Amino acid sequence: MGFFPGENHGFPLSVLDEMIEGIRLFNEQDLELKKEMYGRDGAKHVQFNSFDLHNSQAADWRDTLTLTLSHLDSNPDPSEMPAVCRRSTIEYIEHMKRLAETLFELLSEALGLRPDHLGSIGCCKGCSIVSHYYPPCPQPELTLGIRKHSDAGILTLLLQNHIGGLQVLREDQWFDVHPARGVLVVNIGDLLQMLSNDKFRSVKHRVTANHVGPRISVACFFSGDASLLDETFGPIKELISEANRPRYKEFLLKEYLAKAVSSPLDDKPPIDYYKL
Ligand SMILES: O=C(O)CCC(=O)C(=O)O
Ligand SMILES: [Fe+2]
Repeated sequence: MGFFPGENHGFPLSVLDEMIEGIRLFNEQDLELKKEMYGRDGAKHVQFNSFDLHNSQAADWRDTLTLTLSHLDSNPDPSEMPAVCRRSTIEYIEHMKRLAETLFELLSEALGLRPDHLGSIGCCKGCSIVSHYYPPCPQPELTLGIRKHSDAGILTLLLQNHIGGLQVLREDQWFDVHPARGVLVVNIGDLLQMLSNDKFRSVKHRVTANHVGPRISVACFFSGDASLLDETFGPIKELISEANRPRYKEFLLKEYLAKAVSSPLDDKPPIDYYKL
């Protein structure tokens, strides 16, 4: 997990502020308008729900609006997005695309690979914009905003408003990730952990419920696109040697993602099925 100061990379702070404001407006509008976006079978590109409410043991304290883009190069169809956050989301996605391309180059180099390596295997392709709205909670000690989990995809770029609550687990201790304006949190996901053969590690995190709110966050998940579903993934060959044996079995991306989508956050993470 790392931090990225937006301004140094030509990110107008207004893009981040407007993204958060759009999500606030969407969630605080009339219930009837929100209902139009309701869905939980993944069939729509835009879907509003309470995440894994129907397949988890306990409910988390939040609502979630998910926008799925099958390919980074194809712009979302604006007409499918809620009117109140349409313009801000389209602009936000443009910046996330560019940032992700740069980050994948840097991450490739950090692995000792050519800068275009992660891009060439499709890491920049496809993303989902998952926007959470955590209302104020009268009894935060009884629940969580989002339960302990690691992100299943390749990389997550996370924007949060000024209400804290995000925590990361390190050596069995929870640490607060304090929000700051213009800062994005970058999370390594389980898929990148497997691709890097454990050179990069995903991180367990959670969000506490708060008396104050709303807390708003926007997670941009990169996990490949539809063109990669039948591809075989596993530790990158160039990283494997006699001294550095593969730590994961190979798998089809579609099998992995199917497991990730169907398992509740508090269940066995799909990465565990592939450990050698
Ligand atoms: O709301 C947050 O800060 C974290 C959200 C998150 O962990 C997720 O969507 O996977
Ligand atoms: Fe997460």
